[in-house]
Amino acid sequence: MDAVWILPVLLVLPLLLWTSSTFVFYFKKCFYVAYMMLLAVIAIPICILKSGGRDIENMRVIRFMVRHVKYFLGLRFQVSGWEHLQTDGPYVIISNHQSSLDVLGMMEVLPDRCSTIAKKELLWAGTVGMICWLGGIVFINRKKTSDAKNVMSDAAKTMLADKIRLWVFPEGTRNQNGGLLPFKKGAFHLAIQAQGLTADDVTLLSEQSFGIMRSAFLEISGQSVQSNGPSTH
Ligand SMILES: CCCCCCCCCCCCCC(=O)SCCNC(=O)CCNC(=O)[C@H](O)C(C)(C)COP(=O)(O)OP(=O)(O)OC[C@H]1O[C@@H](n2cnc3c(N)ncnc32)[C@H](O)[C@@H]1OP(=O)(O)O
Ligand SMILES: CCCCCCCC/C=C\CCCCCCCC(=O)OC[C@@H](O)COP(=O)(O)O
Repeated sequence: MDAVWILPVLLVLPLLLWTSSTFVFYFKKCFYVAYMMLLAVIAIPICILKSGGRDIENMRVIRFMVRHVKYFLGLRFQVSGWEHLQTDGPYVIISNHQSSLDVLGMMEVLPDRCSTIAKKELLWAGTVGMICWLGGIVFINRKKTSDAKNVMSDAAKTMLADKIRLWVFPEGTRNQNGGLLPFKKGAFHLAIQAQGLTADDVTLLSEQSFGIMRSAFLEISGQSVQSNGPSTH
């Protein structure tokens, strides 16, 4: 008798999924968060058993665990230029940042021995926070620039010493307003330290990278007019 309320739910849920794209959007959003949390629950003991704790090699486990999530959300990726990441040694990857779904794109192409820079608040995101820590993600306090710069300088040293690659979102935050936000400088300071350039090269490197990413962004956006939000209300 107690289970009688389940019947309307079972009937209404498919109806809403069928008729309302807004509902589909929020349903997928909740599913995404819950499923990533669950995947992290599975990944945590695997990483601990495999590496004994925080280790960049755990990113392989995370990458493997996350790669199928796109199918549940109806997403597909078209990858080009992947071969350029297949070089030895450390390097910095930069990408634009529109939503938390960018993690799926990241895991699609993430090279070995590559981790990322993330805001420290992510550490407290339950099991996802824990798996981020185990994967060697570098956490920065965006409200304290001097702390963030120190953490990134240490990360640059580790990059060189341990031949690690880092993925940075140089906009520093998610941006769904079209185009790119001005780049923060941290990624380029990392790159110059890893490549033996000087601080004088930061501005030029940043401007050139911005130009290249902006034109690629506009080209790709021209091909796809889909937004990240619900398509109709
Ligand atoms: C199984 C389940 C799996 C789940 C998987 C989950 C995966 C999760 C993935 C999670 C993904 C989560 C993704 C996320 O969480 S994205 C959010 C966090 N990420 C970032 O913020 C990264 C980008 N931010 C930066 O790089 C910023 O530059 C920082 C934060 C460092 C400072 O920002 P700030 O706001 O202060 O601005 P500014 O850049 O203008 O800098 C100001 C000045 O400082 C100088 N300066 C800067 N840096 C350095 C340096 N290193 N050495 C020496 N100097 C440095 C700089 O030249 C400038 O000086 P000047 O040139 O004007 O004279
Ligand atoms: C018990 C605690 C519950 C906390 C719930 C946390 C929910 C997060 C869990 C799963 C989400 C899926 C994993 C994706 C992680 C992507 C993180 C992300 O995209 O962070 C945003 C950050 O780049 C920029 O932040 P802001 O745009 O500046 O803000």
